[in-house]
Amino acid sequence: MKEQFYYQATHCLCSSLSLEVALQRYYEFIKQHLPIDGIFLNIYRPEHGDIQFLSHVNEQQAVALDKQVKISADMAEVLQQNDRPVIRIINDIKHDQVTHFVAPQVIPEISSVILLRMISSNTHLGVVGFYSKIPGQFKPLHADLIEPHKDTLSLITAFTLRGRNLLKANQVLSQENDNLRRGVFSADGVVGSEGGLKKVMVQVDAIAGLNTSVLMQGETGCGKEVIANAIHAKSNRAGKPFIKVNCGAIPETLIDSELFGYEKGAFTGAENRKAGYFEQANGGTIFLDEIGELPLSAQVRLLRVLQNSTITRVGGFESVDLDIRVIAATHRNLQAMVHEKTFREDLWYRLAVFPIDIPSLRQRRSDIPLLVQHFIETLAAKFNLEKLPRVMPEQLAVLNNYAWPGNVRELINVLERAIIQNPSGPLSFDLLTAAAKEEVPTQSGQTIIVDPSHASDKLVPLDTMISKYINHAMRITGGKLYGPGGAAELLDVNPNTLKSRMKKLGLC
Ligand SMILES: Nc1ncnc2c1ncn2[C@@H]1O[C@H](COP(=O)(O)OP(=O)(O)OP(=O)(O)O)[C@@H](O)[C@H]1O
Repeated sequence: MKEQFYYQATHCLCSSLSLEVALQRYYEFIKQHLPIDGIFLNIYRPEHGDIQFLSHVNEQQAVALDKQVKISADMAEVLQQNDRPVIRIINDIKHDQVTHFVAPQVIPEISSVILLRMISSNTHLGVVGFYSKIPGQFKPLHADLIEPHKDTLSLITAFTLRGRNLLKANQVLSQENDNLRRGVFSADGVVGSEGGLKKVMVQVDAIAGLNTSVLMQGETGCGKEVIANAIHAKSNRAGKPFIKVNCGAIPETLIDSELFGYEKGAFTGAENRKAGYFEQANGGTIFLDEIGELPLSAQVRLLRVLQNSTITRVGGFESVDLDIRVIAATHRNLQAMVHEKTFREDLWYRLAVFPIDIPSLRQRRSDIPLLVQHFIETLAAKFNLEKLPRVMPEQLAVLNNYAWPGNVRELINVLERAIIQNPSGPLSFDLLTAAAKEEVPTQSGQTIIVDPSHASDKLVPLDTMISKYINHAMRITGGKLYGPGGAAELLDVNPNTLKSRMKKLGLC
């Protein structure tokens, strides 16, 4: 188990030349095993008397930082002690002088952290922090799990630093790095670009070079973010920041400070100025995912920013000029929301300058074989399989006939489950057959599955049917219950009601 964990974590860390992308994949994996809200990485620079933060990833962002925090001589002395433990749990950062002073200047919400020291050529390079917003979150078993990653983390950090230093000195390398960064947001990663997404890709090519706002519409999991990445990769902003913001995941009270940043002293706890997502995206692209979830009050302020191309940080007076490309996405019918007056018409006009409709997977079934092949290869690498598991033609037909309400994301989940069940193959998807009986479109335009076969002559108990249906929703959403695209939303019930119903039915 530990070996498998180590392998998968290393695989994530080595999956990209970009430290941020690698760390983000690492975070996505690690958070399934550790109660963390984010990871940061910093280096100690004795020659400057500071600690430089290089990266920060959390649920909303994966950003390269260039933030220096000056430290006192006392603190420097602590850092220079080479006999300090390689890994430390700090369950209340107030108890650690250096961490308490340094970390909140960059990550104000940090409360507890596991610090993993990176050592290169026998010198203290810096630390990777696995943090939580809640105090007292970490146990020794968490530290045991991540301790073995120190060498890989040290190595990729050392390479990143070497890369950054060389870049400063060499224009040619700078160009090369830009190209590598472009590769991270590669348009080549769009499976189906010559098939069911051809029309979409023609639109992407037409719009990429312009600064026009783009509105992507399509069902949950159909690839809106993948297409946003492709637009960024093909634009002249490639190599500049691409900041993804999940508008539905930000609590209403934090929207302004998260989007527009804040000044020191703007509110209790604002000990330092913080750049919001818009400022972080300056020069590049901001991807406003789930834009339909933005409350009306925030829509007004967003409109103002888009019209003026400036932001004012919370608690500030000075306006900051921005040069940003906006890509918004939604699985909702925004036009219908405009009619219902839950989405501002003026904002809709501002965003929908160039709408792109991403077809659902069932509207481009011809892409299924290619997608299956692509994800089997990815998953085989993830699970370290020597041979790719096969899919027999009749099982491919099962995939072709299924309705895919959760689109490509659901296809990935189905393939992953089949591979876990039988890693050597051939893969079976028979469980989908029962569900693929009838498709019923809902008001939101999504499709749900109803299997009426149980209602023929012998009825099943209602609770059994409800359990089956909830399980189906959880499968579609990859286990996500809360928030946009979660099971509660698909079933149109309050998430807490659904959770307690699941408990009652023994589903969780
Ligand atoms: N054409 C594609 N080629 C390769 N991978 C894809 C493609 N479309 C979707 N995926 C993969 O499917 C998953 C879901 O895609 P993505 O996050 O882009 O969907 P989305 O429409 O933005 O979802 P949501 O509405 O939930 O935000 C991702 O893992 C993505 O990499």
